[in-house]
Amino acid sequence: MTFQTIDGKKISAELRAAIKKQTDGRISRGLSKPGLAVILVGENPASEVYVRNKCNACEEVGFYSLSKTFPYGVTEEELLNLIDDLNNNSAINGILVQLPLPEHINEERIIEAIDPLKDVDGFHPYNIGRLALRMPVLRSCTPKGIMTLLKSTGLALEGKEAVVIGASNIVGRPVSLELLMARCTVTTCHSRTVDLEAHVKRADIIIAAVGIPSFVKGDWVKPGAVVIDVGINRLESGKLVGDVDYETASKKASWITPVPGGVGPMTIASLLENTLQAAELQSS
Ligand SMILES: Nc1nc(=O)c2c([nH]1)NC[C@@H]1CN(c3ccc(C(=O)N[C@@H](CCC(=O)O)C(=O)O)cc3)C=[N+]21
Ligand SMILES: [Mg+2]
Repeated sequence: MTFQTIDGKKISAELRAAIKKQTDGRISRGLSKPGLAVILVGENPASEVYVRNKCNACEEVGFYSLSKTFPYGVTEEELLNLIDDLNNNSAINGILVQLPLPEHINEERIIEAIDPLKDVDGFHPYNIGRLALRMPVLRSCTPKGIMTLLKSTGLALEGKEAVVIGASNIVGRPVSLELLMARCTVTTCHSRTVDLEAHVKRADIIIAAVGIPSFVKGDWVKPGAVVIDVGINRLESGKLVGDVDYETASKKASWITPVPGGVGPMTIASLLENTLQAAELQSS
């Protein structure tokens, strides 16, 4: 079986070029640059890299961005005060609080404090609720990027068996809602799922979001299935690998995303799309 790679790097570059054009158009109509604020807590080298990548991506498409870093010991009140300022700052259209936050911070309370129309991560209960009701406003970035990748294959999604491995608030649940909205038959698997392998084996579309290197084996992949690998696992060797055993799974799949260069770059492209959308929502 020959497979095709879903090239997230290329598709995200095309998206970013389109976003830059739309941004230039906004500016020539006398509207402001879309603005993104990124909030980072603590010193985590990986998070610092992500935040820098997000701000660089903003610059590339002509957005305004600012990042604010707090020490690990920041209080909830300090974070809530900044969010309140940003909610009321008309130069800022999108607010992203890098997750995870330290143990002593209540993540839900922080996310709920963000103005839902500035919630460019799409994590606020308002935006998740809208998605559940098939009336999305700002859609979670990784799930939205996955849907863009699936659309790029040209395959019809209606009626397909989609199996999502992982039920997190940031990927598993919202991607399940996206697939349901696209009229797939969706199964969401998690740590208590009985006979996970049997579920995965009947999937036309597999979404792996578990955070365990090479968790999904090639012999779980139905011939011709589409495989989307959300995992970003750094091995001790420094090598970045997904949640899917690429070597064996690519022998069975019709389409498969690589790691790196698959879902990761799409998450950032979706963030830019959402920031532009938020700017449009706020200026209408
Ligand atoms: N509020 C919040 N929103 C997020 O969207 C969010 C977050 N918190 N916390 C951390 C995770 C992680 N994340 C990634 C984004 C892009 C790549 C990415 O571009 N990855 C490249 C490789 C990067 C590398 O080499 O390390 C790729 O897969 O090709 C990875 C990871 C967003 N996150
Ligand atoms: Mg906590």
